[in-house]
Formats: sequence, structure tokens, C-alpha cells
Amino acid sequence: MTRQIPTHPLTAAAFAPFGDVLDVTGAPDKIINQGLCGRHHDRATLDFGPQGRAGISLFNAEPRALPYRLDMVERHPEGSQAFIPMHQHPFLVIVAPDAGGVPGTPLAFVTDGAQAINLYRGTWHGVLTPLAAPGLFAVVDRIGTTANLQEHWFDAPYTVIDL
Ligand SMILES: NC(=O)N[C@@H](O)C(=O)O
Ligand code: NI
Repeated sequence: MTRQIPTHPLTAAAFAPFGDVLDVTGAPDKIINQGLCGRHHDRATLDFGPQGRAGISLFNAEPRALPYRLDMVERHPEGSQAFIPMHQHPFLVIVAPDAGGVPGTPLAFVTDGAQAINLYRGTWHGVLTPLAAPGLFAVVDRIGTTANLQEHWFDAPYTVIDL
């Protein structure tokens, strides 16, 4: 039996060491557009390093299912990476603390369908993992010509299971 990781509902507090959770649950910072829009202002710590710039890409990813086999996590040493769903389906978010240059034990979260995430620069994470179709996401991350990807393949896979 592989090592199992339970999923937990995504909360800003639990995710705080790894990145930002973006949602509109709290009061907006500003009411704009003649009172017809609440602006939840500047909610992510974006970072693209001295040799990068911000880019917006659209991902059309294959949905996965739980239990989910986790073989690898990666990180972007030169920039943050935000996953903004273009739908209202929950998606799987896997992160791991750094343990001296390699990932520690991963943690798994499931969003509530109305959350986006922004991974801090250098955070170990699983790749974008939808749990339903369409797996459409806007991704805000670093565009640059220098390397920005470090992968870590586990000696033995983990299995992410529904809590
Ligand atoms: N490689 C790529 O563009 N995406 C990954 O970084 C990911 O985290 O999904
Ligand atoms: Ni990534």
C-alpha cells in the first residue's frame, strides 16, 4: 500500500505557508462601477524575479479523480504561480514544505469551487489538477528565458485520498 495523503478543505490559514487563497467571501475592499461591483483588491503576492515578467496563460487540463497517484511535485524558484479557475468546480491543490532542498510530506486540499490560489515563489506543488471537466484555468506566472522549474520525483508514490 502506498503512503496516503488525506484531502482537507482549502482555507487561507492552512495554505498561508504556501500561498494565497483568493475568494470573495469577505467584504470587498472597494465598491466600484456605480455600485455594481465589489473589488477585492490586490489579494495575491505576485513575484516574477529580476529576469521575468508577468504572463497570463490559459490551461486546458485533463480532469483527474481521487484517489490520485502523486509521483512528483515541482517548484518555480524564480516566480509565483496563480491558478484561477474559469469554472466553479473544486480542484485539487497539493503542496509540500521544503525540507532542505527537497519536499517534505505533501498536503492535499480541495477548493470549494469559488477559490483561486497563488503559489508563492519556490513553493513545492503538484501540477494543476482539475477534478472535473472543463479543466479550464487562467494561470498567472513568470514568463522568462531563464530556467524556472525544479521537479522532484518521489522514490515511492503517494496516494491522495478523499477525506
Ligand atoms: N508547467 C506549467 O506550465 N505548469 C506547471 O508549472 C503547473 O504547476 O501546472
Ligand atoms: Ni507549477
